[in-house]
Amino acid sequence: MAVLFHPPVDTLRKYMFVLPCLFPMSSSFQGDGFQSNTARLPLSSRMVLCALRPQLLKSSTSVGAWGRLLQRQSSGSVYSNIHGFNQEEIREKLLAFPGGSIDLHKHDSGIAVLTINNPSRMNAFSGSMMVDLEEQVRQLENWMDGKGLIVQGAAETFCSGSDLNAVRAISNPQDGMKMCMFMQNTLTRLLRLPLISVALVEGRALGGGAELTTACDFRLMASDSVIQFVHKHMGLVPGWGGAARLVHIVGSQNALKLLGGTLKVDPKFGLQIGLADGVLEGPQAEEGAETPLQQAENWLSRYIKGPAPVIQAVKKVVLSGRELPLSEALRTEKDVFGTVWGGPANLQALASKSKHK
Ligand SMILES: CCCC(=O)SCCNC(=O)CCNC(=O)[C@H](O)C(C)(C)COP(=O)(O)OP(=O)(O)OC[C@H]1O[C@@H](n2cnc3c(N)ncnc32)[C@H](O)[C@@H]1OP(=O)(O)O
Repeated sequence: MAVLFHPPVDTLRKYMFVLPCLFPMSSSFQGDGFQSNTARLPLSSRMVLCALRPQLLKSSTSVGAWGRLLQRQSSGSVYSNIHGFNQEEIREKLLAFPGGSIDLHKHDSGIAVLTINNPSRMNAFSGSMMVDLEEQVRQLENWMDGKGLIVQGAAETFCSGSDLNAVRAISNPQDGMKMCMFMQNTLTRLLRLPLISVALVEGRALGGGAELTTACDFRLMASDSVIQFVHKHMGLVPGWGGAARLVHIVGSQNALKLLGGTLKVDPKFGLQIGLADGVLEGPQAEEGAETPLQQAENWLSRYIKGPAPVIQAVKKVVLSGRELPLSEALRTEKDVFGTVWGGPANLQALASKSKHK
């Protein structure tokens, strides 16, 4: 029988002090907790830690209390203080460029809707919106009942990238690197959420907005929408992790074409190269026609039927397969399997002798 491991708060506190000894290069805690403790681990291991978030506390000790503890504490971020990243410092800087908001609504259905909301600037990311996004991702990391996420833009357009006014003000190399690390951390955590995520692209997704779409598991495009990596026109390349993710999604040949040619990706082209996973029905004047958001919810709902722990486990095993070398992915899959094996949904399914017709 599995022994349940629930470390008391005091034990966690004690380990907070022990962990830096295990990973001596890491020193202080920052941001959302303990990321610096895990920063010395190989990227792949940190990713595992992220994938195996809270429910793993409730599973067999055979995987090891230390591992479990680290898993609990990871944020899935890429950068910490050992990379010269100081989250508080860049947060302060970004907050000097206010405007817009990132709104989060969690629904009882287990689907949350995250809205990029700055319509007067085509939903460009102000500095404070970057900070907002990090906070909303943190909320989602702690949403135990969540299963799916839709990321959309307000007022029928997705996002026109970073706010050019803010960009101009922080155009020096140091600030640019800090903003880049901040957004890479946040978007990596967004992609690593144990939720199945969809970018609902209406209107335009440009620059950083195009990068944001790649931080979701899927992309649904409205019939007149366009995704365009316009960075080259700005004398830039993606810096929010969008190039690395794009290569995973469409392959390096297509990624080179999209970035090198700043190609406009419409729904047809998007489907052809695998950037789009579906196209929404066009604007319908008919009464009762589904809105794009309803269409996206319906599209997503077929993949998130079932209890949250099982759907979250699905995302975790796919995430580990996507990000880890095979042996590590297999070990992670075993651990995630352990969280659902003999669980309520599994027992109920066994009792009902279901047939899969
Ligand atoms: C690592 C991150 C890299 C990046 O994201 S760099 C930024 C890349 N994005 C861009 O360069 C987009 C620049 N904007 C545009 O090309 C056009 O505004 C866009 C989005 C095609 C829309 O064109 P139109 O429909 O003609 O509308 P418009 O130009 O009149 O825009 C309406 C208002 O929105 C503003 N806006 C749009 N994108 C913005 C941005 N990224 N930063 C700051 N402001 C932005 C635009 O200036 C205009 O404002 P206003 O009405 O003139 O006060």
